[in-house]
Amino acid sequence: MAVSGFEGFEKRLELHFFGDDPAMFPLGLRKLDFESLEQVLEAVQCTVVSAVGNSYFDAYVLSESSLFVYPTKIIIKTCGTTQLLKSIIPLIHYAHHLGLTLSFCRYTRGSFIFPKAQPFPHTSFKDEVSYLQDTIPPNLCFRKASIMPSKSSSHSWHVFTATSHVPYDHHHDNELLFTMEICMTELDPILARKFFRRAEDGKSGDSAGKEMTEVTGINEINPEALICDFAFDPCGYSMNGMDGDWYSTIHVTPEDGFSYASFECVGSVSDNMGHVLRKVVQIFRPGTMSISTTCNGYTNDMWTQVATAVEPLGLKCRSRAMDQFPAAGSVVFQTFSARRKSV
Ligand SMILES: C[S@+](CC[C@H](N)C(=O)[O-])C[C@H]1O[C@@H](n2cnc3c(N)ncnc32)[C@H](O)[C@@H]1O
Repeated sequence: MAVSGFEGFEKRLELHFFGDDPAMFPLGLRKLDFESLEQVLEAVQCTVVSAVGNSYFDAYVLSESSLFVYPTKIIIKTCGTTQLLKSIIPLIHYAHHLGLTLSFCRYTRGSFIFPKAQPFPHTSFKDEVSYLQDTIPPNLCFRKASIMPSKSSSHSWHVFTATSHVPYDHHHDNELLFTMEICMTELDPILARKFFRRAEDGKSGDSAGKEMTEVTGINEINPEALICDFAFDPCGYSMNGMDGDWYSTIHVTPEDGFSYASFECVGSVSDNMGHVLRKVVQIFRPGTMSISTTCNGYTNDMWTQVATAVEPLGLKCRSRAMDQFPAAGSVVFQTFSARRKSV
């Protein structure tokens, strides 16, 4: 297995649970002790490097990306050659001991830069879906797997969802929320240099991370957010942001030849997502960018809002696709590349 660089593209898993009596479990999954979390992460093959919490959730920076733990929801995002799906069995097991049962599962990822370096079950989307089908309990019976295409075969969006409850029309929810997952490659090399540390800088990963957050303008994306950041040695950066019960997260692999950065956040459809998108583009100036928005309802102007924000910054929309997933809602997948490039 020849590995030529670090795989920045993350795998992302979101699991929701329910308890018979939610009032009895106000902390729910947040009561999981650190040893149990470490065992889950050992199965995935990554470790915790930093952690913060607020009254809504706990956010962990991992050696390979991030983990968010809410009372009845867990989100794990890991890159490199981690085996993310191996976390499902131990998580179901530990949640069961807290009186919680799995009710929803969503797995997403982009297209790996080094697919041949991935271990089972991440060897192909077919293998991942078979593993998910065999691993998640039968009560999650509404299932769907799909690869959302783009014009370029090297950029597609892989989605699997499974839910135990009958899908319903989310328009009845009070607020339309979206999750935005952005994957960027071919970062501007001058901007990417800001994610390298100086040799023997004498700083800790936390203090070097804080400096990168400020120097790059990442702290201006959401000035309200509490940021937990970490700089790897000699390069690489991860951060988690907390703003009430909304998270955001950024991970950067700045090495030339396989540079990659991701940005993910939750937001309300009624908020202006333009500021966030413009800041993200300005921080990384990517050659190619994919933006996937998952919304608990249908918003027909989602892709126009996204394109209107990023196109004036020199990116051109090359493709867009939309699909519906049980209980996850509608997913819009758009790809952009710098106007100077032809794709
Ligand atoms: C963990 S970070 C960010 C992860 C994120 N998914 C990404 O790749 O964009 C990955 C970057 O940190 C660097 N790095 C340095 N030490 C590392 C370590 N011990 N574990 C993981 N990555 C490390 C990698 O070379 C890479 O540039």
